[in-house]
Amino acid sequence: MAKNRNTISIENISFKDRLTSLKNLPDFFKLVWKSSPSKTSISFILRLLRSAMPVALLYVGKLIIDEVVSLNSHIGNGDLQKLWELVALEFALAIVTDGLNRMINLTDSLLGDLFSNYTSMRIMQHAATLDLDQFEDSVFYDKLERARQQTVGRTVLLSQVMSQIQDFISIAFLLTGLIAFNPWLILLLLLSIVPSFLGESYFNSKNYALSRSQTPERRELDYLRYLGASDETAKEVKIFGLSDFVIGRFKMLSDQFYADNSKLAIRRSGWGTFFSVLGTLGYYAAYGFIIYNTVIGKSTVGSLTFLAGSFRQLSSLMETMLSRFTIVSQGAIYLNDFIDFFEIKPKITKPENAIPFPNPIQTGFVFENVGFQYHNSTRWANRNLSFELRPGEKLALVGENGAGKTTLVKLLARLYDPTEGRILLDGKDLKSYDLDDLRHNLGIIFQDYIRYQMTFYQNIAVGNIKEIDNQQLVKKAAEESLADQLAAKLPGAYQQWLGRKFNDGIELSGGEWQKVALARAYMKEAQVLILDEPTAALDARAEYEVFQRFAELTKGKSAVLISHRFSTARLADRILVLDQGTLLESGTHAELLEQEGRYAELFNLQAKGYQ
Ligand SMILES: Nc1ncnc2c1ncn2[C@@H]1O[C@H](COP(=O)(O)OP(=O)(O)OP(=O)(O)O)[C@@H](O)[C@H]1O
Repeated sequence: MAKNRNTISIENISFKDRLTSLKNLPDFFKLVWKSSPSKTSISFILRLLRSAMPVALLYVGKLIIDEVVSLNSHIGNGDLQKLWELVALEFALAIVTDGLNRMINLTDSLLGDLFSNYTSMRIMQHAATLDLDQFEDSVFYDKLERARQQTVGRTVLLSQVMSQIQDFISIAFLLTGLIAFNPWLILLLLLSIVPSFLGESYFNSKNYALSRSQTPERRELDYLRYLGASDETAKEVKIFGLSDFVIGRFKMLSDQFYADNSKLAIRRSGWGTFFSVLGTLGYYAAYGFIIYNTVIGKSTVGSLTFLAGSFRQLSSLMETMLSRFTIVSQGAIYLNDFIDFFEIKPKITKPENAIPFPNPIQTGFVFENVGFQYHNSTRWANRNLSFELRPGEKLALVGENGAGKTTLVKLLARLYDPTEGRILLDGKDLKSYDLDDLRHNLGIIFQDYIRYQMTFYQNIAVGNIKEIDNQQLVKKAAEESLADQLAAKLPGAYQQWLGRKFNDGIELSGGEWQKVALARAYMKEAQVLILDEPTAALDARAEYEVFQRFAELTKGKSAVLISHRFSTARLADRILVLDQGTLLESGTHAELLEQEGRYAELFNLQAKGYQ
């Protein structure tokens, strides 16, 4: 797993940490730019123009007032024509400012949507390259969850950073004016905003620490929400009367959340009020100073309005900028999670100079003393496994729950690599073959296959997505798995939406779903077919028919069948009996019965149930 950028202590995020986190912004801007180069440029230009507006408006205002005063005075050297021109200019500036504001909002919101879509796609693309065991790691999941949150939350960061740049330029303009008139005012300005900045900064870091430490609980809350109110869980929740249990746990967690968050929010609000009073004090001190200077004739009335206006705007802009800095830097710290996620690299990858998958397979697969341990477990799911799967051979895996049958299949598909030992294909390590090619040549249907909330047609076509438009192939696959008969009964036939989530979909029975899933395995010209509990939900007749066809369809192909039904397992050329991850017995049905070992025991147990 990638080195974690989050070396920052969660409890305490210092000012330095905040500054350091700003180094994430270039990466962030690269993503923004890639989301839409044209809109990013437009947004930047608009903000540049907008940043000159405050000082321009204030300065024209000053000229207007000075002109009015001079027209009213006894000396009377004012120019009425010039005055109206100035008013017209101020009016034009006000209109342009308003227009720029609207255009900026529009560009930001469009750019935000594009950014959110782009980053969501990037997350899915990257997640697709990662290993299965990375998905099974809760630390990884938290990271993925936080990265997902970034896709929406970061659009806010985008406009915040842009506004920051805009305000920075505005401040530069206003400061130039202020310094030209009276540099001392700068000192008062700083005094009025620093306390409020420090307060903001402190509470933002507390907020971040709190929200970060709550990630696992937040995931649990989401899960409980799903458990408590979803079509998939409603059945069991009702039967077991779980709703009070689920709601109770939800309430306990959410109350804890609320208590922690509200405590912080109240403290923050109290201190915020205090600092804002300090800021107002600073402003009135400066205001008094400017008024005094005007009264004693050191500056004009126009300058009074310009300076007071500049001071007020500067102090409010700086305050906004500084408090926004804490939001921006906090956003930049959150970006760590986002960038971390993209730095996670898969371990199971296509090797350089990968060998193409053999067609046809020559000598088959060989497991050489293979052992596998899930990364989050100390138990061996498979150990000391040595056997062959020859070309064209049908192998059945039997064994009690947890014996390691599914794990063995996952190793064959390189969803995991063995912890010890190796798997060979035609005498070469499986790791040296092209990964996509390997998976394309295996037709696997897992026990926990997905019930895609899509059309009947798409549910089958996903078995070989490159052939999604090949209607004949989909039809053929459906016929082979007996799903075709089901399509004939559906109102929308192949275009019938399945599942209840969308478009008035129809829910299928467990066995019907299984036939649809089975058709996926027939979508590819796979050289090895692997079915993990393929008929568990089928009725006796359907099971018989499915296997009649399976035998015909896999003639000459290798196949691995995992089944708890011995009627299925006995059809195989060879049966491997697994026990606690190891190979206990191996042979044909007849041989194993003769051995009177575990297979014979389990077979007789099942047979007795039918007598
Ligand atoms: N993702 C996982 N992470 C950790 N341990 C796992 C994981 N999947 C399976 N195991 C463990 O590995 C062992 C073998 O599991 P496996 O699914 O291969 O058994 P199986 O023989 O297919 O069982 P069943 O007949 O119930 O489907 C079990 O002890 C199981 O608890």
